[in-house]
Amino acid sequence: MLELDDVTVRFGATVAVDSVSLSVAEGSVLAVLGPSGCGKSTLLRSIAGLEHLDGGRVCWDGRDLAGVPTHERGFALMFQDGQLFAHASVAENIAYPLKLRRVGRGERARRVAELLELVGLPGYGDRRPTTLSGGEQQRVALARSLAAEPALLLLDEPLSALDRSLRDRLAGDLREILVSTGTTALMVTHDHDEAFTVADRMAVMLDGRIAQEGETVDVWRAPVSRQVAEFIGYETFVEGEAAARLVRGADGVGFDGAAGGVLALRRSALRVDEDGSLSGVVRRAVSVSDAVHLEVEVDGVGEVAALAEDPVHHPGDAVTLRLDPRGASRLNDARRL
Ligand SMILES: Nc1ncnc2c1ncn2[C@@H]1O[C@H](COP(=O)(O)OP(=O)(O)OP(=O)(O)O)[C@@H](O)[C@H]1O
Repeated sequence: MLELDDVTVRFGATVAVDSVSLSVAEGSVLAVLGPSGCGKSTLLRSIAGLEHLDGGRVCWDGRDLAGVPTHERGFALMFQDGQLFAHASVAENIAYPLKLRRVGRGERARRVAELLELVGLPGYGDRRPTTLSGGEQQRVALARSLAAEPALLLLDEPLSALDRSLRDRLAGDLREILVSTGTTALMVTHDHDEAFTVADRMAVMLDGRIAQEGETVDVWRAPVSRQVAEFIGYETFVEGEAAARLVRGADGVGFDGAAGGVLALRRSALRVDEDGSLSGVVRRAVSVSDAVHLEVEVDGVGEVAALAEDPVHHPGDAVTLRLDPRGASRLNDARRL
C-alpha cells in the first residue's frame, strides 16, 4: 500500500505540491486528476524518488522511502510518450527490465510473449518501435512497465499523445489490463473521462492541493466545490430561485432554493424533450459526433448548456427541456475544502 503523508515539494517560491496526503490500496488504481500546472507530475515524480521532498513522507507498506533511490523502490514509470528504445526490437524493449534483473533468456522470451498477448499485440516482437502506431507504441510501453511486475505502476498522462477515439479504446483496455494483473497503480491525467474509465478512485488536484478524493462515481456525482465540478465536466451553475425553478418537478434532485448553495448541471442533465417542463429559446447549436450541443435561454433561469439528439434546432427556436437528475448535483458548501 502506498501512503503519502503531507507531501510538499517547492521550486523556489512555487509550492508545486502542497501538503498532499493520499493512499493507494494494493490492487487498486488511483487517478490524480488536475489541470496543467497543478503539480500532478511533480507529485508522481516525488513518489518515484525523482524529486526532493520539502516536507512529508512517502511510504510503501508502512516503510518510509526517504533515502531509497528510484531503482530500489520496485516501482515502474510510464510516460505520455512511451520512451521506447528506437534501436531495439519490441521484444528487446519489453525484455529490458527482465534483463536488468538477470532473468534467463528462455524465461524472458516466455514473459515477452505473455505480455504481448496481454496488451493485444501478439506476434509484434520483431518489429521496431518506429514502425508502430502511437497506440501500439503505448501498448508496448505498458508491457515493458509491467514486465518486472512492479509493486506500483506510476502512469504520467499515458494516453495524452493519442487521438480521442484511440484514447477512449486504450483507456478501457488499460483498465482491463490493470485489473486482470492485479496491478496497484497511480495515474496522473488532465482528462476526467480517462480517470473515470481507468481508476477506482479519483483525487482532484488544484493548485498543488487535493481538493477532493473518493471513489470515481462519488466524485463524479457529488463534487464538493464549483472548481472541482467545472474540472470534471459540469457546465451550468445556477443558484437561488432559478435553481429551484429548474428542478421543480424533477424527482431526485431535491433542491431548496431558499436554503442557498449552487446547483451544478452536466450538459447531459438537460435534454430537449417535447414533454419537458422547462421552456426556453435556443441561442446556439453546435453539432458534435453523436449529438447536438445547445445553449438555451430558459425562462426565469438564464442560459444553460443542453443536449439534443437531432440537428433540427436553430438559434431563435423555442424548445422544451427535461431535467435528468443523474446529471445534476447540489454543491454542498459545507463540505467545500
Ligand atoms: N524543475 C522545476 N523547476 C521549477 N519549477 C517547476 C519544476 N517542475 C515543475 N515546476 C513548477 O511546478 C508547478 C507544477 O508543475 P507540474 O509539472 O507538476 O504540473 P502538472 O500538473 O504535471 O502540469 P502538466 O500537466 O502541464 O505537466 C508548475 O508551476 C511548474 O512550473
